[in-house]
Amino acid sequence: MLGKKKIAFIGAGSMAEAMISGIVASEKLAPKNIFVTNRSNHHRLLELQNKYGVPAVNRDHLNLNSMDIIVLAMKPKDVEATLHSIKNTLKPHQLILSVLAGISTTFIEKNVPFGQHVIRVMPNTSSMIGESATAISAGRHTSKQNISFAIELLQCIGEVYTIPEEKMDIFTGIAGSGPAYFYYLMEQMEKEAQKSGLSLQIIRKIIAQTVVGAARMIQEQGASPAILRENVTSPNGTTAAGLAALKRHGGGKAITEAIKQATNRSNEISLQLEKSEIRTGVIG
Ligand SMILES: NC(=O)C1=CN([C@@H]2O[C@H](COP(=O)(O)OP(=O)(O)OC[C@H]3O[C@@H](n4cnc5c(N)ncnc54)[C@H](OP(=O)(O)O)[C@@H]3O)[C@@H](O)[C@H]2O)C=CC1
Ligand SMILES: O=C(O)[C@@H]1CCC=N1
Repeated sequence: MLGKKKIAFIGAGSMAEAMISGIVASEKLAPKNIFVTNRSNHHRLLELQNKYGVPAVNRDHLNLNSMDIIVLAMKPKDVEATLHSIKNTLKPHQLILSVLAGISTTFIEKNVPFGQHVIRVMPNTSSMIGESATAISAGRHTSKQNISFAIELLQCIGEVYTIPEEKMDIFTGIAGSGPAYFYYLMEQMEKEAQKSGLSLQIIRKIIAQTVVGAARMIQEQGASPAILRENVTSPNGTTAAGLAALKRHGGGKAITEAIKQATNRSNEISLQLEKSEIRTGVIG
């Protein structure tokens, strides 16, 4: 179904690169049909072109008319200006995929011609290796065919979950931002382990394998994390000592707070944008 479809990424940052990398590696779409542009960083465009073989096009020279899918991959603060600059060139059949945290389909629909097909997407940077946990929520006018098309495309970068849009903030809090929590945890584990004199190279491999193994136990055994944790914890053993320290130092609370704050921030981004729209008269 993807066949000869053409995609343009507007925005060439870490998220665009992760998605491009995953899509190119999947071989479901030829690199020549994946276009990427940004605001001004030409060096970055050349870097992506050299690395993935995708045409990197200066913003003014990108022919949006010939695209089937347009992926919005800029920061939320830049979305309004971007939509303003493309809305007059959009064709009714074109599908807009937005990966922007906190930006609703309603907001996008209000800033493009009536009836435009829009899907809100929340991937994560593991898209780079085809291991993203990605959520999608379709806008009001999006056809079933375009939803299937988006799912097929996003399956190139990992697992895809269709969720109600009001759950996008929590999804962002656990899965969009999620990799960063694990990287932070791994950073702390590395720092402590280095004190032992083991080489960073071997420590990094050990920690990554430990995380992969734990995640795969959940995926493949279907067990709950609580049961799996209990299985590791021998009475009066090393894990019990470690977990007690984690609890004493607020480990659980720290994790729930991180998720709450990330989720709130996603919600706050949309509220801030709507307030600025009210000021500029786009809404209300
Ligand atoms: N990073 C992540 O893990 C995730 C990010 N996201 C979402 O992805 C989006 C991008 O994030 P990220 O890649 O980290 O951000 P970056 O800052 O790395 O990249 C932003 C890109 O947007 C470009 N840009 C800004 N304004 C315009 C414009 N008017 N026209 C064309 N290009 C423009 C920038 O170009 P230039 O450099 O030339 O200014 C840059 O290439 C965000 O909205 C974020 O919420 C979603 C899930 C995960
Ligand atoms: O930090 C951010 O806002 C983006 C969205 C999810 C992950 N990164």
